[in-house]
Formats: sequence, C-alpha cells, structure tokens
Amino acid sequence: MSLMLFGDKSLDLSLPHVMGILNVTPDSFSDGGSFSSLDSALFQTQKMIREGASIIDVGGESTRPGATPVTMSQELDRVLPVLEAIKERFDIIVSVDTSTPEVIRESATLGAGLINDVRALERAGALEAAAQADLPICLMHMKGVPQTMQVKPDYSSVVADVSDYLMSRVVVCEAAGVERSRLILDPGIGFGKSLEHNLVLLSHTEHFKRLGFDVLIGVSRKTMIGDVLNLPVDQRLYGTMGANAAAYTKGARIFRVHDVKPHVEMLELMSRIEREV
Ligand SMILES: Cn1c(SCC(=O)Nc2ccccc2)nc2c(=O)[nH]c(N)nc21
Repeated sequence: MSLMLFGDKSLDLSLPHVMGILNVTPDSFSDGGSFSSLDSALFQTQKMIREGASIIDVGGESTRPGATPVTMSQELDRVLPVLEAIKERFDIIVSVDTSTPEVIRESATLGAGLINDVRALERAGALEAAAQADLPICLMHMKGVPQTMQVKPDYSSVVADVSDYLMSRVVVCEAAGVERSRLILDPGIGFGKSLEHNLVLLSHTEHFKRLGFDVLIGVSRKTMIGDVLNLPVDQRLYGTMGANAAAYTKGARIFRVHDVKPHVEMLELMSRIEREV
C-alpha cells in the first residue's frame, strides 16, 4: 500500500490508475452543438467514471505545438464551471491542468484533487499558490514553449537532463513549502522531444521511480505513436496501450489517456499478474 491523498480522496499508488482526459477547449466540442459544452463534458465524465477512471483531467489550455496562448479569464471560464459541476454530481478526483496561479487557487477552493502543471510551477506565483493549495502536484518536464518546442529538440542525455530538471523543481518546491510526498513526476512525452527522446524516456521510466516519486505518463494518441506506426490520431489506441503497458512494467502508476475502458482492463490484468507471488 502506498496511499496518496488527492483532496478528500486517496489512491493506493502501488496499483495502476487511469486518468481520463476531458478536453474543455471549445474546439473539442464539434458535436454540432446538440449539447451545451457543459452537458457534453458531464456526459464524457460520467462515461469515463463508469469505465473505471480514478481521475478526470480537466484542462482549459491547449498545449499543442503552435496553439494560441489562452488568457487567464478564458482558462478560468473553461475550467471552473466544469470542475464545480463534476464535484456536484460525481464522487471522483478531478485533476486540473494549469500553470496559472489564480486557476490553481480557485481550483483548490472548488475541490480539485490534483494540480497537473505542464510547466512544473515555473510561472510567477504558481509555487506559492501550489504551496497554499495543499494538493498533490504533478511536475511535468517541457523543453521550451509549445509554439517552438518541437523544432530540433536536443539533449546531452535526455534521461539525465529531464530528471535533473525535475529534481531541481522538487528542491524549489520543498523550499516553498510543498512537501516532497505531494509530488508526482512526469517526463512530459512529446513536450520538446524527438521520437528517440520519447522512446528513451519511456524505456527509463524506472529512473524516475527510483528517485522516490510516483510517475505519471501521458502518451495517449500522441505523435510518437503516429511516428512509430504511421497512423492518424484516431487509430493510435493499440500503440498507446503498448506504450502504457511498457511504462507500467517500468513503474509508472498513473496513465493519462483518452480511452479509459481499454486501459482499465489492460492494467487490471497486468497488475493482478505482477502481484502474484
Ligand atoms: C495536459 N497534458 C498533456 S496535453 C498534450 C496532449 O495530450 N497532446 C496530444 C494529444 C493527442 C494527440 C496528440 C497530442 N500531455 C500531458 C502529459 O504527457 N503529462 C501531463 N501530466 N499532462 C499532460
């Protein structure tokens, strides 16, 4: 048992957990407007919970390469109503993707269970907001900024560089009053990495585990799967499952995915077999 508190709930992170992706950026609701985007978000959320998700990940900012930056008020308007509505209706941990101090603060007040920051609390004020929020924080590595991070990314040693960076953020967090036991590490697959860099990071997932932290992996449907299999984004489920299975065998325990049911069932068998003496 290795319990971690996520707001008013806790998870045993000796077991694998699926984090279902809920996109609330307006372009993600191209359902012809039959539902309001909130109805659609709640419907998706209910489906992912029924399929076995432990966490619902809500993000108001698209971090795709070339994505236009979102204003703070846009982020607040997209995330907070959905967070509130989910907390009212469901008993589930809600993770909020944000790098913005005000969103961290408001989300904590409204009952978020995890802050998922692709910028590892680098933004001015984010560290202080996170320290006050008293929530678990996922620190993810990103090299550069979304607009340009995929232009010839280069590392002397990608595993060492990424883990050195994340450990430097851990030190800064501890100095700001964020206990190490609240921190989850994430190598940031696809955020300023070549295909080779992504494959090496996944192959060395254990390295981050051995640093003494739980590891979150977000590889679902990403370009690296497309690069390996030469498949479009809507045909990357099996490749995604293979990548997550490999990361599981190397110690990852939280998996950020679009397809909840396949992963819940895959990880149920993997964890049952791995635990058999
Ligand atoms: C918010 N967020 C994202 S968004 C990027 C994305 O899904 N792109 C994408 C999705 C589908 C297809 C192509 C690209 N990725 C991570 C991650 O890997 N780890 C953590 N912790 N948070 C994350």
